[in-house]
Parts: sequence; C-alpha cells; structure tokens
Amino acid sequence: MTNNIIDGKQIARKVTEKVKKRVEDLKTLGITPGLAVVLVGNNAASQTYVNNKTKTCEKLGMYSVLIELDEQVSEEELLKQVELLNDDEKIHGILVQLPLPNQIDEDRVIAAISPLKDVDGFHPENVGKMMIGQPTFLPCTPFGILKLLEYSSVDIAGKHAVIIGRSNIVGKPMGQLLLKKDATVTYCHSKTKDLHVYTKQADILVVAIGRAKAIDASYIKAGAVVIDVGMNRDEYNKLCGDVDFTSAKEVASKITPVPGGVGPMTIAMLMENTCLAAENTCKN
Ligand SMILES: Nc1nc2c(c(=O)[nH]1)N[C@@H](CN(C=O)c1ccc(C(=O)N[C@@H](CCC(=O)O)C(=O)O)cc1)CN2
Ligand SMILES: [Mg+2]
Repeated sequence: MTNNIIDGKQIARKVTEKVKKRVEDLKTLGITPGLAVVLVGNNAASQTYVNNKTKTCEKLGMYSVLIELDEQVSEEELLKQVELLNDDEKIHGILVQLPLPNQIDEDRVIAAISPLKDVDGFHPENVGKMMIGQPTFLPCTPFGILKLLEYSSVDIAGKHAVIIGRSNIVGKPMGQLLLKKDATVTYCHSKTKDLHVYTKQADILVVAIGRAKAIDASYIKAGAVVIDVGMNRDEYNKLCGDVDFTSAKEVASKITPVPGGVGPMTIAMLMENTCLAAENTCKN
C-alpha cells in the first residue's frame, strides 16, 4: 500500500500550534503555563525525552524547570521535591520521568503529585476519573494516539480495537479511551495464547509489547489501522518499533512509523495537558 503512513511529527506540530495560541491567551491574563520535569539518574533515553519536553515548552512560550536528581537519591528526598513543586505557584504541571531506580516506589511518588498538577494523568484519582468519563488529564501516549486517529480520519465507533500490552501508562488507558469512543475492545498480553486469533480480527491494532519487530504482516488483517507504540533498537542499533514496519505497511490501511509516529504525540499531548492545568487555575 502507498501513502498509508501516519505522520506523527506533522500531526504533533498541528497540535502544538494550537497549544501555542492558548499559551498566548493565558499570558494576556498574566499566567505563564509552567512545567516541572523531574529526572532521576542518567538513563540516556530519559535524558533525551526530558530535554525534548523542556525544549518544546520553550518553543511554545511556556516556563519549564528541569530538576535532576542523583541515581541514588532516596524516596524521601524525591517526595520532598514533589511537595515543593506541589506548593510552587509558577508550576502548573509536574512530571516525574519514568522509569525510576529500584529503591523508589513509583506508585508512592505518583500518588504524591497533586492531582491538579498531574499532567501525565497517572495519579489514581485522575485514572479513576478517566475510567468513569469525567474530565481530567489523559495519559499522554494514549491521548496522543486518539489524536493521531482523529487527524487521520479513522472512525472508531463500532470498530474492533485490539490492544497488545497492559501497562498502566499505555495499554490499560488506551483500551478505556477507545471504549469511550464506542470501540469494541480486546486486551492481549504476554500470557495471551494464540495471539494471531485476536490480532487478525483487529480493525485497529495498538501494539505496545516492548519487543523489536514482534508483529509482522501475518498478524494483521488486510486494511487494519496499525499503531506502533514500541521503541527498540534493531540488530543494527537502529531505532525501531514493536511492528515489522516493512511487511506490515503492505497490509495495513494506515500505520505509524517509529520514529516519527506515536513518540512526538506523547510530547505534544504533555504540552496540551500543561496548558489545560494552567487554564484550570482560572476556573478555581
Ligand atoms: N513520566 C513519564 N515517563 C514516561 C513516559 C511518559 O509519558 N511520562 N513515556 C515514555 C517516554 N516518553 C516520554 O516520557 C517518550 C518516549 C519517546 C518519545 C519520542 O518522541 N520518540 C521519538 C524518537 C526519539 C529518539 O530518537 O530516541 C519518536 O518516536 O519519533 C517521546 C516521549 C516512558 N516514560
Ligand atoms: Mg521502581
């Protein structure tokens, strides 16, 4: 198939252009949206992502701070930093970059972030709101995937969406958000038997397994929309997804590449959530 590639970079640019306008409007009211990004340790990939986040804030006229903590930092020290940010009026959004080192309980740190500043949408209160369809911050990767589908004119209602992966930050919320759009949702995961049986039924297939090129054309129904959330290195150390793009693009009606698909949307939606957090302060 030709011309079936969903360009995440281009769609992310369209989303951030709209955020930029909202930031300008907020500034006329004397409010500059502010994002605090907390990075623990020196994971190279995480460093790239947090730098992209703070750079994008600058480009959109938002305020940002990057707090870098040592790999060995204690949970108490990290929680103290989160508390300071919860109380900082210049900060509307707080994000603690994941994964965290083993000595730190991720759930405890996420729960310490004020739900009003939880622009990742990971706090249990916000996850609960998402589940019951109340307005809240939606987790950036699944929220970005919804936008990709919307901008690519993919109808969701009545479609069979199959999600491979059940993480708290991608798989689980992705299913809920597609359900809210009236898809019929099936979750698959590492213990699923006969994976082909499910994936072959998918009109929309979201792949978040964490294994390079694990899903090839043989798993995909002709004409399906394929969304690849993976981020791996192949045998030549080249970035690649969980989908074997070369074979999959021949059967999919639309497909996201890696890089340049879902990744840029994650950052664009973080900007939208931070802007929303700042707008919310006008309503309170
Ligand atoms: N607190 C959070 N931690 C993590 C999240 C998150 O949403 N919140 N998601 C991922 C990492 N992530 C953002 O933090 C992220 C991953 C990848 C990209 C991206 O733009 N990828 C590019 C390729 C980048 C490269 O060249 O290395 C692409 O796909 O085109 C953005 C954000 C885990 N942690
Ligand atoms: Mg841990």
